Amino acid sequence: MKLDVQILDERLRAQMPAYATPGSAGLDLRACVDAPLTLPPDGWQLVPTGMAMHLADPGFAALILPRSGLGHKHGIVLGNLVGLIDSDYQGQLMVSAWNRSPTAFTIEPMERIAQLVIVPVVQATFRLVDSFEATARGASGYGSTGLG
Ligand SMILES: O=c1ccn([C@H]2C[C@H](O)[C@@H](COP(=O)(O)OP(=O)(O)OP(=O)(O)O)O2)c(=O)[nH]1
Ligand SMILES: [Mg+2]
Repeated sequence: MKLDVQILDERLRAQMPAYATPGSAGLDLRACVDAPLTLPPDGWQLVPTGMAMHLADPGFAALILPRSGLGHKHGIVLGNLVGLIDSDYQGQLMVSAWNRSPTAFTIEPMERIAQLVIVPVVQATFRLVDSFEATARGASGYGSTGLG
């Protein structure tokens, strides 16, 4: 799909977020900070990505997700766990970077800190009903299957 994007930080122009391989699902987002940013253990900061996008179609959203390597090796995940970008949002994409590890971690300027995935969305309307058509599961959940 073609997506309207604005560059808000000129440094990004030479290193735009891109799919790393033909099969990549995520575009890596860069930390557009002016100086190295050290997150102490359990510290978090809102990090600008230097770009804005307008998905425009309510049939799409974007998700900001952690990068696996940073999350697993260094504990750098997201303060909001997942960032949800609405199709009508036009502001700068921001990453809530959270250091959940016991060790300080320094984010370098223009480092790839998170990834963005475009996903399809269905907006539902509610139809109010008094009962549902019966299913095998019904209201059972929370580990209810496979018992006995
Ligand atoms: O990690 C994130 C999460 C959100 N956003 C932007 C895009 C999104 O469309 C907007 C609002 O996000 P959300 O709806 O999750 O936050 P909210 O706390 O409900 O704010 P609002 O009242 O503005 O909807 O903030 C980001 O840039 N990064
Ligand atoms: Mg909201």
